Amino acid sequence: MPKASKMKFYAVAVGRDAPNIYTTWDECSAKVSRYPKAMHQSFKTREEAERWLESKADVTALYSPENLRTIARGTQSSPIPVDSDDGLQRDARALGIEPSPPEQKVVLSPEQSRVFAEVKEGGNVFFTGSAGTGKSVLLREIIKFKTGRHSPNVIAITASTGIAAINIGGVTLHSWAGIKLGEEPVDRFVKKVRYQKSLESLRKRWQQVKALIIDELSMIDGSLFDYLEEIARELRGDSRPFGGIQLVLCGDFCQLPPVPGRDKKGREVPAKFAFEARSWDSCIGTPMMLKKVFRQRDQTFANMLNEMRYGKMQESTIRIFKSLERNVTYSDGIEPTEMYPTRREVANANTWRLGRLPGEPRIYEAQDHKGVDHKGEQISHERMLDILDKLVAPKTLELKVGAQVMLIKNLRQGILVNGSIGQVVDFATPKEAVESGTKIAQVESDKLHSRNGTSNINLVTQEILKYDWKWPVIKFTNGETLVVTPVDFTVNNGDGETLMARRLQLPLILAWALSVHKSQGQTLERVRVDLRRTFEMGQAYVALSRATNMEHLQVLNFSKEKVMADPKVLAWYGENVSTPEQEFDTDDDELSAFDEYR
Ligand SMILES: Nc1ncnc2c1ncn2[C@@H]1O[C@H](COP(=O)(O)OP(=O)(O)OP(=O)(O)O)[C@@H](O)[C@H]1O
Repeated sequence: MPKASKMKFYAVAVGRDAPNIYTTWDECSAKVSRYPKAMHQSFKTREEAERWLESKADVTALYSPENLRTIARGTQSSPIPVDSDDGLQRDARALGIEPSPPEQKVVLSPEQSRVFAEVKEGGNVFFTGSAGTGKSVLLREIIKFKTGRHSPNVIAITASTGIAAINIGGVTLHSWAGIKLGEEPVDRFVKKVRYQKSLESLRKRWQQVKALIIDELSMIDGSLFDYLEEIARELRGDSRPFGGIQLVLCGDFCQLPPVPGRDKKGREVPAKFAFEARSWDSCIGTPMMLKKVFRQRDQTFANMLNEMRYGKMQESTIRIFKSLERNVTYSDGIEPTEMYPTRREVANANTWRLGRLPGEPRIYEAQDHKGVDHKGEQISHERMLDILDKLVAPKTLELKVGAQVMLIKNLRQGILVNGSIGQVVDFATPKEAVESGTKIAQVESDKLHSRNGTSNINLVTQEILKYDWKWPVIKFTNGETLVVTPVDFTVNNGDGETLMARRLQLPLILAWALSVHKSQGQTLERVRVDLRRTFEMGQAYVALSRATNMEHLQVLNFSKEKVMADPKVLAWYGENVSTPEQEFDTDDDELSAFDEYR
């Protein structure tokens, strides 16, 4: 019998016969090995193990048939289980579900590889480039590399906004840094984190972190950058810039700017860009520029967008943009997505379009689950709703046959990605899908979210196959037709390890209209933009640069003034990076790397 002091308690939250506690690793391992998305942890005492299991109770119940049924409830009849496991496996094959379909491999271009090498060397890096130059693709590769080599708690994966953070499996910079609104003076914040027992994990986070990754840097305020830089030096007792943390920053200052602050009287305080921070020069050397545009293969269009980005448009460019006012029609009935500056306009436009379609809507109600906060305490219901409200996946999704939708997850099959547009053509049970030869959409595993490299796909699909619930059948613009079933969307705590909240919902949103904010980082095949609406600085560029080609882009009310870039940004790029002309100096190697990928 092992000595009490050495005894360990293995809690299994997700696994065979879970939840349960075991006292040997062999027993635990038998329950979790090869179990999809198994979740387990060892503890010194049984009490700790039990507490941990309690904290996980909500999130582990996520895949229960009851949850899936509630999502599908809408206007559906009660579920009818299919007969046997054999039938299940046969159906899975017919629906195109492979146990682990291959993930797409990315071949980095030479300039992306140069940035990657610099990060690998341990240097502080800010890489930038116009829309569609593969910044997000590169950042994902960097994250895979970093988290593969170091334990996740020493790599901070963050972004300026919730949506951007979720795209890279991270958290917002504010949340990671534990600074709430960031209004407390540095010395007071540092003192608190140093001496308050309840903030021990935050202190460790700051002290142990080796690399800080920030995506969509353009929306980070320069004062916030300085604030965090000082905190890092103080809390780590290291006088080097940012307390010696390796910085990996990414973004395009010509896209969305930081949100202006408010002073005590509620007056707007103009925001500073990150490059205007006092500490910027000491932290970041020469920015690394990605020049090869992947999103637009048509060089003329890529050049026009770049002129727009720099606010230096030739007459011929303006003429061509104005000529895009014409109507574009598509034979498959799927319309271009119209970009709006505000969420309210988007909601109005989508609701109006859905209302005009005949037939009863089917309602898919998300199943939300509370996780724990950074202290390990369960969060409140209100907090959960507040957090999940920032997700792209809606709480309630109303669909009808004919509704235009956008996929908001990448598919493992690699044929369709986050941003792919389609139309609801039917609602079908898995059985009906098998009979009609329609495959089920399999989303990419949430490796970035779960960090433990396991796949979450089988649990959901296995449950779904057992019951005759109806799910939407979507015909996408590339001609592919798939049944789309629920997947989970997770929000992690600042430590990047514990789950704060999670939502089970279909990876779809209505997509006749989309906000510029939500479209940031996305590639869209058919786009319509009416510039008469109030587009703030950077928004028009973000909106237009989502399009892959001019044939599928309609621009209404184009005028030079509407698309002007911020003069401070232009001056900074002029001094620090390169001229627009130099940006198109791509070499053949880069093109062949791209072709190889295709
Ligand atoms: N090395 C590569 N090979 C092939 N395609 C690539 C590569 N890098 C990026 N792409 C493709 O280019 C498109 C744009 O990439 P990505 O979204 O990463 O650009 P971005 O610079 O982050 O754009 P934005 O600033 O608009 O968010 C995507 O369709 C992506 O798959």
